Amino acid sequence: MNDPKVIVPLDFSEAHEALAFASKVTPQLCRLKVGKELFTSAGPQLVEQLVSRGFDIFLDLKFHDIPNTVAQAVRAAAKLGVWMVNVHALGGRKMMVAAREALEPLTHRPLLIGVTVLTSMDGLDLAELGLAEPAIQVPLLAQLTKEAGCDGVVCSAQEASILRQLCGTDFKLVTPGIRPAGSEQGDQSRIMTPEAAVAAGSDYLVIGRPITRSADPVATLHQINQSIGYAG
Ligand SMILES: O=c1ccn([C@@H]2O[C@H](COP(=O)(O)O)[C@@H](O)[C@H]2O)c(=O)[nH]1
Repeated sequence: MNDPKVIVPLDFSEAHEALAFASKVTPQLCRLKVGKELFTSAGPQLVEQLVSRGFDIFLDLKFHDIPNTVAQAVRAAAKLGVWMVNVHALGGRKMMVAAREALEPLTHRPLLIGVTVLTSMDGLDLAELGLAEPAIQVPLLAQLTKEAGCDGVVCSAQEASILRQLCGTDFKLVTPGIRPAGSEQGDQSRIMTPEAAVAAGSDYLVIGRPITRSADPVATLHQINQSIGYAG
C-alpha cells in the first residue's frame, strides 16, 4: 500500500500556485498541507478541490480557542474531507476533549493532532513565556494530548524517539522542521534531516521550502522519498 510519509505544505499566497504544484505531484508521492496563508487567501473551496484530486490534506490551522469554538471548527474541517486537522495542545485538556468528541459521530473522521511546541522555538523562546525547555515541555503536552484522546502530535523530530517510548506505536508523530543536509535552516530551530527523523520514529515529515523553493521541486521530492526508503 502506498503510504507517503512526506507532507508538502502549500505555503503559497494564491490558489493557482497551489494547484500548479499539486498538478506536478501525485497522492502516491506526497500528502499536502494547507496552512494559514493559503487558507486565508483561497478558502475552503481550494481544500475541497485538492481533496477531489485524491490528495490526503492536512488542514494546518492550529485551532486554539474555547472548547465550543474549537469543536465547531474541527467539525467544519472534517466536512471538507480533510485527512488531518490540528489544534494547539496549549488550549488544554477540555479544548482537546471537546474537539475529539465533536469528531466522534462523523462518518469521515480526520486524524486529530495536537501541536506541542512550534519547531521554530528554542528553550529561550519558551523561557520568555514561562515554559520549560522543549525536552520537558513537548513530552508534557504530548502526554496531555494522548490523554485527551487525540491521534498524535506535531513535534520536532528531535523529540520523536522519547515520544515514541512515552506514547506508544500508534500515536502519530508529525514533524516539521525537516531539513535535508545542506538546505537552509530559515526560521526553524529544532531541525533534523529526513533520514534521521524517520530513524527517530517520525510518522510524517512536513517539508516545505527545501522542496517548494528548489529548482526542481519534483526531483527534490523524489530524492527525499528515496533517502527514506519510500519508492512512491
Ligand atoms: O511546529 C510547527 C508547526 C507547523 N509548521 C509548519 O510546517 C511547515 C514547515 O515549512 P518549512 O518551509 O519546511 O519550514 C510550515 O507550513 C509551517 O507553518 C512548522 O514549521 N512548525
